[in-house]
Amino acid sequence: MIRIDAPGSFAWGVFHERHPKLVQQVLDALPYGPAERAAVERLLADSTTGVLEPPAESDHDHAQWLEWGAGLWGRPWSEAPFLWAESYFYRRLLDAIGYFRPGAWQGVDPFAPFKSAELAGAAVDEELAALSELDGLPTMRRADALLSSALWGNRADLSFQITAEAGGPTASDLVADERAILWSELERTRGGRICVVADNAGRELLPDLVLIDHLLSGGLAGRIVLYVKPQPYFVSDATMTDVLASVERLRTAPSEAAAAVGRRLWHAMNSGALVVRTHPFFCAPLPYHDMPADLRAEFTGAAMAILKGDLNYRRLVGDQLWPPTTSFTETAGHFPTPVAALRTLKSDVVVGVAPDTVTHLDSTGTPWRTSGRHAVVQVALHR
Ligand SMILES: O=P(O)(O)OC[C@H]1O[C@](O)(CO)[C@@H](O)[C@@H]1O
Repeated sequence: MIRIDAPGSFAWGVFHERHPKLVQQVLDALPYGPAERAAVERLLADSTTGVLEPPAESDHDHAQWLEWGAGLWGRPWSEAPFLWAESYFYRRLLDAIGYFRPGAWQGVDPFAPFKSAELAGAAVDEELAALSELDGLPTMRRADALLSSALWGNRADLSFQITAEAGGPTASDLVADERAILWSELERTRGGRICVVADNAGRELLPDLVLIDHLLSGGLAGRIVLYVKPQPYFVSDATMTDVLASVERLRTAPSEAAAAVGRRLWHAMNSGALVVRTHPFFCAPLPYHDMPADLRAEFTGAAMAILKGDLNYRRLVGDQLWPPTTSFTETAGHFPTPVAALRTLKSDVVVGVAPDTVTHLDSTGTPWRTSGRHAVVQVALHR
């Protein structure tokens, strides 16, 4: 299990280098008062040098967190597993800015200013305009371009423009490429239910929604269930508010191709072909292996679950320093449905990479597991 207590490690850097900057950005983005500001500063200090304390007894999720953190309360943050500690950090951050408390700040997403700025940016207009170029491509080529957009949207600096031209960033950036398996399985189960577990809002969620539209319009999916976070999480993770903002961004885009996608998604939600759902487990500090029975039952019977992003990947295969050649099918085999991961590599965890690819990546001397430059499309089928 990866922990945060090894100075110089990626996980240590998240708490000691990334979080201080993040906290400053959060405090600069909205005019919080002295109480909120002090609570945020306290959290930053606690999470690097303090001990773990559970949420207040009066908090709605006190009992839940007592259970999730059994054995950790009273111990230093540094001893907590990385995945657990990051999740709890975001829970405490919401607490600090008054997200849960009755009052003026209740329900105000501290990350909304970042998400809105990204969605409003001119870069998004350009990306959406590039969508129309994809309309002229042969079906399979278009499908691959949309899949690549959703994949590289997780890197959030590349999207339709690149995929329209070249079919995605260079092939060597994709360190495991099971796109063909994914498409053939979706073809085999044509018309089934596909679950998409979203990651980030903005420039990742937009291409996710375009891919969803493609799956529905082409009949590969009869129904799509899009899972989002129940509350703000890991800065840019998508919530229902973000889904609505993205659908609206598409619907009102100057590009007719994008606006048509927006209108179709709206109607798909009207008809129930596209359902957005959430569950407290999506903000839980646990791997999918430990998902509760009701969520497991929801996934069961789906033709495919598509999990987006780095955090979902860590939760799927387990937040461990696996040898990268470990089988993806085996580590993800516990998931109740066939599962596909579309993920750019932003943390140490990776499996399912061919030995010669690992040798090559290691020989580059670059932090290939964490730089966000590389990606995987991996599929575990239950056969
Ligand atoms: O948005 P994504 O792709 O899930 O990435 C989240 C990742 O960012 C980090 O919080 C910090 O880089 C990782 O620990 C985490 O896995």
